Amino acid sequence: MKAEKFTLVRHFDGYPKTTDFKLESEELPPLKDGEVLCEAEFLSVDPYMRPYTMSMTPPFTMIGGQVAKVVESRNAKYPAGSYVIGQLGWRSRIVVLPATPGPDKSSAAGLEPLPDMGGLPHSYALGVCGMPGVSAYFGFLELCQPKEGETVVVTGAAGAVGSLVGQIAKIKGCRVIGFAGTDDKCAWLRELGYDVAINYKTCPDIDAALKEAAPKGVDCYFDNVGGMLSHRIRQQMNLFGRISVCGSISSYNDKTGEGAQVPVPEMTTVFKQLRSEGFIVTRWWHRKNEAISQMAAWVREGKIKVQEHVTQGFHNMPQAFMGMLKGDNTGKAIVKV
Ligand SMILES: NC(=O)C1=CN([C@@H]2O[C@H](COP(=O)(O)OP(=O)(O)OC[C@H]3O[C@@H](n4cnc5c(N)ncnc54)[C@H](OP(=O)(O)O)[C@@H]3O)[C@@H](O)[C@H]2O)C=CC1
Ligand SMILES: CCCCCCC/C=C/C=O
Repeated sequence: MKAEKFTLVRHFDGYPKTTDFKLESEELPPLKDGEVLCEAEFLSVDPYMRPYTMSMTPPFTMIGGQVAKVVESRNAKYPAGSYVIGQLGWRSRIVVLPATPGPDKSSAAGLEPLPDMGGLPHSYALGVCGMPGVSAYFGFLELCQPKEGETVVVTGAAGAVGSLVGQIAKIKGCRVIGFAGTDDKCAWLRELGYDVAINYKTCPDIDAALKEAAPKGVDCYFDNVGGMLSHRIRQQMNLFGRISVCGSISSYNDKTGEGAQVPVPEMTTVFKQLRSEGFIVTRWWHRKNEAISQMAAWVREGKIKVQEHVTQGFHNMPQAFMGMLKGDNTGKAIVKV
């Protein structure tokens, strides 16, 4: 049986380019006892792939999660026809022994059956009921500890994680302000219930716009982007404000590695007595089902709306990834095989 995979042939230098990737074909071995043959149905493209791959040595199969169908099985727990989720890399097919390391680093995490999402689409296991949903749920609720009536700011607000954080904040009774990169994304945020949505690329005076949107100051900030925008938001935080640092996508493709020249945050943090904490979602992985079942319930109840940006075709993985980093996606960026 033949499979295709994308190899990262060199480290990214600035924005990823198509020439950084090589599409390769491989012959899969016959199944041994306990093994399963998985065929990708949906693959995820995520910002973390950009910084994470810098600590790996090319060439290697590109890392990433996917929802796959078990098409052949010698493992009773994963029968043929069932669906699984796992970090299987940018591969169309793979033979794995579930719950053990795969053939290389891109397939290191064990397979799991698709979580029970109560009939929601399979692809949601890569978004609202997957890694981004778990990040939004715990990253916001645990680190920001939002209270009813408080003001919450979210950057990267129309993306996979940000669009969920803002909706969770509304469920918790907060005033929510989102920053996103296009007017269409801002219009969608208002549909989701965001009180104010600001296009950070075209807004002539972000300080004034935020002051107007948050007249009582900002209590919680969910930071997806870092850099100058985050500096501006920190200036308007209230005493004892809480910042959940989820990511800093504004610096991921920065060629110099020095990032934007942002004023030091310490004095603001000291005088406003802010609590700023970074996280990696895997810290809550043992509790992921708690987040997944709550997110699924909110989706089914219509309290959380979901949008997916679907790129068709396995061969378009690099384009989907590069497009996501440039802001093509509203909601979760995925690839349908
Ligand atoms: N700590 C953790 O465990 C996790 C962290 N993350 C982080 O969360 C953030 C969001 O991830 P995710 O929701 O999956 O991705 P998104 O779906 O939000 O996609 C990325 C978005 O980033 C925005 N963006 C790109 N460049 C810039 C820039 N220079 N400044 C501001 N925004 C930019 C674009 O939207 P726009 O048009 O608005 O610019 C783009 O659509 C990332 O920083 C990611 O690394 C994600 C999951 C887990
Ligand atoms: C089970 C998948 C683990 C992926 C962890 C991603 C963490 C992201 C960090 C920054 O983007």
